[in-house]
Amino acid sequence: MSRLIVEGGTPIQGEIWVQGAKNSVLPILAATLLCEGPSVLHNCPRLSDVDAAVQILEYLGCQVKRAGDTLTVLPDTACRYDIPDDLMREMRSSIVFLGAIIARCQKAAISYPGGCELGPRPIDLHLQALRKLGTEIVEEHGFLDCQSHGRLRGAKIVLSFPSVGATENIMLAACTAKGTTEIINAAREPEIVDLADFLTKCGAKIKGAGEGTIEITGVEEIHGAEHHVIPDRIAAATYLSCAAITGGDLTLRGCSPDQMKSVLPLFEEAGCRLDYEGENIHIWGTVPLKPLKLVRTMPYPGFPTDAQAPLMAMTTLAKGATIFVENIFENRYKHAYELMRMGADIKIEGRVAVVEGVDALHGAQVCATDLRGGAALITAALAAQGETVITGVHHIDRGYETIEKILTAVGARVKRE
Ligand SMILES: CC(=O)N[C@H]1[C@@H](OP(=O)(O)OP(=O)(O)OC[C@H]2O[C@@H](n3ccc(=O)[nH]c3=O)[C@H](O)[C@@H]2O)O[C@H](CO)[C@@H](O)[C@@H]1O
Ligand SMILES: C=C(OP(=O)(O)O)C(=O)O
Repeated sequence: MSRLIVEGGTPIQGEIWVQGAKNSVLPILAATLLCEGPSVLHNCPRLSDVDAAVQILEYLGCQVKRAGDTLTVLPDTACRYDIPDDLMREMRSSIVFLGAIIARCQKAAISYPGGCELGPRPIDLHLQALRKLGTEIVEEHGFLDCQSHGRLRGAKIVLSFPSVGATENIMLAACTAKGTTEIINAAREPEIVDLADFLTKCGAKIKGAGEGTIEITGVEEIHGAEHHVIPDRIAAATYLSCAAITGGDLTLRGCSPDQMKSVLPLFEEAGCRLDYEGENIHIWGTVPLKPLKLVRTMPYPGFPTDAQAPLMAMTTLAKGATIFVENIFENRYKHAYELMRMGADIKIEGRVAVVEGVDALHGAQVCATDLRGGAALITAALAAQGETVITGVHHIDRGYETIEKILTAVGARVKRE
């Protein structure tokens, strides 16, 4: 089991190329399963979640080749329709293979997905939608036995919550269904738009991605395509938090400021100076930071829950109190208890956390209990006095490409043991 050793107190200085978005590449890899012919995906980050998606594709009979950040997927015509339990448990996104497998094989046999433990993460919206599209699903002892008896049929699906994963699963299932599917109250995240862009290049007919209603007109088959995955807005927000808390001077290259409109103003509110030029963001941190009035996580275009933890770490050293309200997941403050070991002053009451800035954090032994919580510990450790030892690094490796190398290249003192 590896651990990260962080020696705090050095401002982040230099430039970072932002990796491709984990939450885009995973559903796009699932989409390649639907394609007749190869797909070539650029800007694929090296992450354990991407490795898990590749393993699922290979298990299902596809050939996958990596060259640098490019993955080429060649689907197999034979139709394996199950995913072993250990691969399903590797990550949450394994569930988006369900829509693609049913569309391709007209049946599927899988178990429940894994992923970060952030409170209950049911898949009821996914299953209700797939049933509406004509799938019979028997749920027994954590396993799902699915049959569609022929091509799926388009339907009108009203989501009670704009679930990202459910929207993706419906899009994947509906592309080759008979007739038209309408998703009402669809998720509007940039990753949904990226998936729609890829599928459209493959010949799918999708209107409205990025809006509350998505319309998909089923086609008989789709072909492969070449696609460049969008930049990871959460990794970008994390590196901005690292620069802000250390009073650094950082340029992020290859990012999409347009997709970060709910996040970037918070760094300005904290007293940082930001400059944008095309796909670059430059941040100058000024310590001590100012507190933020209120950070409320919401579905896109609201503030993303995935950026809550790194921004919370940033506010632990602000001059005053910041209030966080976590509206997406019931239990997404585990990192706060680890930050407290480093001297942070945080009070939690249900969905609300109040962070009272302290003058200094100190190094400690802490454990990453989930992906973004781990990123928060690194953020705090970079500004803490002394050495922080972070365990649970496998969570961080799910979503951040060689984080210790990236941070070392901009002056941080981080090593992996
Ligand atoms: C791989 C991926 O893209 N993960 C992202 C995706 O997760 P994921 O797709 O799992 O998130 P959802 O948008 O589905 O979940 C949001 C909320 O809806 C609830 N819900 C969801 C589905 C369902 O069938 N029933 C139900 O009740 C969840 O428990 C949660 O409270 O969006 C989340 C919200 O932006 C992000 O934090 C995750 O990083
Ligand atoms: C929660 C996350 O991922 P997942 O949905 O895969 O657990 C995340 O990316 O922060």
